[in-house]
Amino acid sequence: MQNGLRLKEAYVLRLSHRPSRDKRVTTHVALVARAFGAKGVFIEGEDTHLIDSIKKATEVWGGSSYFKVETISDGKSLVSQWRNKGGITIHLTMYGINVCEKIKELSSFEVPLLIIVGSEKVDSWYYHNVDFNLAIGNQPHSEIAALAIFLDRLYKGLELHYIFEDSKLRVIPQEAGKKVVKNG
Ligand SMILES: C[S@@+](CC[C@H](N)C(=O)[O-])C[C@H]1O[C@@H](n2cnc3c(N)ncnc32)[C@H](O)[C@@H]1O
Repeated sequence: MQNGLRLKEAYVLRLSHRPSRDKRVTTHVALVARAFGAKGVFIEGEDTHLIDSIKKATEVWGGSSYFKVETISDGKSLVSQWRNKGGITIHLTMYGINVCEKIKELSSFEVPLLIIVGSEKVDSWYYHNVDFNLAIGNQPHSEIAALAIFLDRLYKGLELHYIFEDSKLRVIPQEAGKKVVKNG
């Protein structure tokens, strides 16, 4: 992987995307997934505009060669297939077990992880058919925050040093102001 960092293979499943209401939040779920080291995002629902805008971001800022973005019609089938193939499924929910208690066990898995976040009320099926129901604290907050903290715990902060080598633009960090250069 980029700049020698090899992160554990993780994908995100965003449940029940409603184009009329969730466009911004689902976009942020996808951007967080990409920026914090996940390999792709599956979005349950239809929204070609959303897919195009996420793909545009990966073309400019990197990841288009490997970051997968696709819509799916049924999250439950994806979860079942994932588990049948030996992958691990993790549902982020305020009702689950605190992430701190499980992160060591999760870090030991060598198989692809599927991290599931909801939007509206999550169907009870998920609570009984995933490998882990994990809480980022037991207070209600946001799928964006939950995903960011989970990925940061999983990758122990290494994802913040990740360089997207196929990006068109690159930020040169500044104490003040903004500097962006073209790559290549
Ligand atoms: C705005 S919440 C709505 C949750 C909904 N009320 C329910 O009962 O399923 C949307 C998503 O954020 C995530 N989330 C919110 N708070 C969380 C927490 N404390 N820990 C883990 N995930 C959380 C979950 O994935 C949840 O499905």
